[in-house]
Amino acid sequence: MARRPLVMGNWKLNGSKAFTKQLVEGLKAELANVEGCDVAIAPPVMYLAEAEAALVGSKIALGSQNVDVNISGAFTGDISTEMLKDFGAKYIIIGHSERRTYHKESDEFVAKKFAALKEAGLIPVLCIGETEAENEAGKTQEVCARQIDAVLNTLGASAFNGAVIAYEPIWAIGTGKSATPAQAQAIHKFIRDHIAKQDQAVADQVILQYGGSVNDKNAAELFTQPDIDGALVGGASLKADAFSVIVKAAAKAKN
Ligand SMILES: O=C[C@H](O)COP(=O)(O)O
Repeated sequence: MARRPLVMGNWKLNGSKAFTKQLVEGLKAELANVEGCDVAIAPPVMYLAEAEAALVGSKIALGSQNVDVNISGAFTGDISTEMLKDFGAKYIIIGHSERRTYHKESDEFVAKKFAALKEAGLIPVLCIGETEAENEAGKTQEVCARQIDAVLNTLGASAFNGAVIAYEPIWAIGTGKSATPAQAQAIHKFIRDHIAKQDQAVADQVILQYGGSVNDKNAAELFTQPDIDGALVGGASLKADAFSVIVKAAAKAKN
């Protein structure tokens, strides 16, 4: 079935008020006439207001890099689904390897975030992926299956209706060493087949993004692969021209 590609920029811990305005203006100009690809940006939550204002009149969606499982209360430093909705955020990244590593987020905790997002009507962008050591030990499929199973076993396959999974091999993040299109396709197919074991229709529609050193040079070839439905882009999403090349490559390859 035809899936609409999604290219999302994860700005991580980068930016300022002025940078946000400037980058959004640049993206609006570059992407004004691009059809056939959904586009989202996830600035730091500090700058959601600037991004929301700058995005007025654009089809680029707003997102966030994280969310908490609680709606309100004594949870110092956390951000809720309702707060994100207040700023018009739609696509919410959860389970990024940087949060799993630096904030010790477990598969079970990430699954709770997934549930909170579904409950709130927001779109989870569930990041999964293996370390270099796990990759070398031949454990890539096992790790990806375990991270997906935390959601499948608690919420059921239907939770992936309208959801996004970003496969991000940790060894490829920020290293300039992207997975090859063939390597990424093989894991994407494994992920889709894994969900299909529970529900073929859900597996057919779930958006599977690749992330890890995607740039304006390697994006087009990655998007030729049938199970790569877009990209979660870090470093290259901080430049309007590079990010726009990636979006245009997805629109071209998938339409
Ligand atoms: O969320 C994005 C990924 O971590 C990829 O980052 P990168 O494109 O800088 O390698």
